[in-house]
Amino acid sequence: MDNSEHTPPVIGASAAAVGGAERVEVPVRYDAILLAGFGGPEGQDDVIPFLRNVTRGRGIPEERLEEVATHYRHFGGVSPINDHNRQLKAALEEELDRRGIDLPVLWGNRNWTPYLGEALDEAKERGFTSLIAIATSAYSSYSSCRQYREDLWGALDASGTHGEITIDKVRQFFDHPGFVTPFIEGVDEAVAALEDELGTSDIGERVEVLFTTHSIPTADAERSGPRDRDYGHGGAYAAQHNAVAEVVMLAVEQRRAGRSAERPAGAPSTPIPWQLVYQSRSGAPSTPWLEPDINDAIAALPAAGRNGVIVVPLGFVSDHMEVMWDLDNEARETAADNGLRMIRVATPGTHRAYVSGLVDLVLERRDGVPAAERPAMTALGPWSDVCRPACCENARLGFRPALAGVAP
Ligand SMILES: CC1=C(CCC(=O)O)c2cc3nc(cc4[nH]c(cc5[nH]c(cc1n2)c(C)c5CCC(=O)O)c(CCC(=O)O)c4C)C(CCC(=O)O)=C3C
Ligand SMILES: [Fe+2]
Repeated sequence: MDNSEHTPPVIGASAAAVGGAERVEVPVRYDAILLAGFGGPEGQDDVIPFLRNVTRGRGIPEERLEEVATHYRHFGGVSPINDHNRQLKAALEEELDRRGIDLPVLWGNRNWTPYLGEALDEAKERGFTSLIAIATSAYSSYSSCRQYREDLWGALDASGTHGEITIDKVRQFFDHPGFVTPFIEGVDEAVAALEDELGTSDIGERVEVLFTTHSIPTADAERSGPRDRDYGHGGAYAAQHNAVAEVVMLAVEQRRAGRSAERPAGAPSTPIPWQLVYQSRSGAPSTPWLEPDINDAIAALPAAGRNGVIVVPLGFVSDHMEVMWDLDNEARETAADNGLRMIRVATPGTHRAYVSGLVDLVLERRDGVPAAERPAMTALGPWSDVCRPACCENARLGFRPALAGVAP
């Protein structure tokens, strides 16, 4: 269905307030928060139907599906992701309660039950008409932003609640302090541990930090973010990750300098080198995806004189299957094969700063906080509240209607 000619200027609860701008700086009344997750199988019988849901129309080869199915089968057919979202929902409810904010949290997934549509059924039953969505994904790209917006639109369509229920979505939060702080703490702890283990404060020569995120087709990466801005190779997706990684390393170097100032030997001389790498590539081998692959990057480290690696899952909000399998299993094996000590940093999960930051993101929309007062740790942010036409469009599928966007 092509809604481009029929949609109001902004599709969502704040439609009337915006009139074509990318930011919503007026208060909006919300009845509830909608936590929009990815979803995952909860038993062996769920695995194949789940994988079909995820890859429908995506051109993922059958062999790749069979391979990924074995990852889930290894863990009894259960992804940890639904439990993560149950825990995140509970943590959000606790934080809202602590702050005296009366906003119920509904939860629905893109790819497995409870589906987004079930959350909308609940909204309908409880008489909620104005929702603010939090998608469990921090960056801009088709898979990490627009697909959530499209599926929310689709869920409204399917439940016949278009016009009855409106949904806004909090901005992409890659550079929100709530999301970034857990990574700073995690990398700092890993650096301190390696300082102890490797017996030197000058580990800049011996250790490398690999920030890792989900690879995506380069054609999708080029289309990530607003289409009229040039973010260079990898589009807004890569630019956002690089900007956050830089901020994390700056904070970590500061803490490192603070630690070594307490030692008689003085400050360390070499900053710890880092790079952005990619993982979990699928798709046909002939389709280009973002590189380098984390395993290739790890294998190249010994030749650069490294004997330790810190792996930072910067692209992920919880320790789900991509983290458990592709990092804790595969990347760890690659590191061991190459004689490298590896530390894998934690994802935000239900870190206090993260949970509290998500509530702040909801409140900045509810209260219409001016953009200038919104926290952002990189020059790219604070990201927009509503996306412009064709933002993060899928390279193969082209236009599909989505929520929380400005109509053409
Ligand atoms: C950018 C990105 C994120 C981060 C943003 C976000 O978090 O949303 C992410 C998250 C996740 N991806 C997940 C699982 C899968 N992703 C797949 C496939 C794909 N992911 C892609 C990208 C991303 N994926 C892409 C471009 C594909 C190719 C197919 C397509 O174009 O859509 C496949 C199919 C098999 C395969 O090809 O690997 C599976 C099973 C799970 C759940 C894990 C669990 O169960 O614990 C999570 C959180
Ligand atoms: Fe994925």
